[in-house]
Amino acid sequence: MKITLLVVGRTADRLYAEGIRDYLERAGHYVPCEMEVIPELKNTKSLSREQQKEKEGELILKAIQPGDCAVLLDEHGKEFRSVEFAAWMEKKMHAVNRRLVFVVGGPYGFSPAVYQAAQDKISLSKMTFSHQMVRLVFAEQLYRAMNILNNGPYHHE
Ligand SMILES: C[S@@+](CC[C@H](N)C(=O)[O-])C[C@H]1O[C@@H](n2cnc3c(N)ncnc32)[C@H](O)[C@@H]1O
Repeated sequence: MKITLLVVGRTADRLYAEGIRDYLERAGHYVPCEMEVIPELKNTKSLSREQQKEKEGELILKAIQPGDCAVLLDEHGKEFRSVEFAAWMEKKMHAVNRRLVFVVGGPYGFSPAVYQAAQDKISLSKMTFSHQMVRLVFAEQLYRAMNILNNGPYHHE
């Protein structure tokens, strides 16, 4: 199984980008990890928020392949403590053969079609993060989960 973090638009902040790369590389010692970037839409000023979500949604759905398990990162999703997320990951790693795809929405979130296509929704907090920052928070939690499952020293209860 492979883990994909699917995001809309490149990571604009160099410090975030470095952090994301670092945590995905560290998590990659335990399970193959990659970040897939859907190119940012052009001329978004001429689109309503709903239209932008629709268009981004079409690109997200195109990037999800048959056999993938798509999990949305969404502030209204299931909440976990880090050890619970690690246990959830362990189950997924046994159940999913192809890619476990964690999807971050665009600046205005997901279209209804993306919600319909997803298997699950996970929240990282009740608070809302920017679509840029959530990538870094998730990458750290993914590494933490992998470290917990492998009895590493990173996490302390
Ligand atoms: C700025 S938020 C979108 C906010 C809001 N849903 C909206 O309708 O405008 C952009 C994306 O970041 C991710 N995100 C933000 N906060 C999150 C959280 N607490 N947990 C998980 N994902 C989050 C989600 O993928 C969301 O679609």
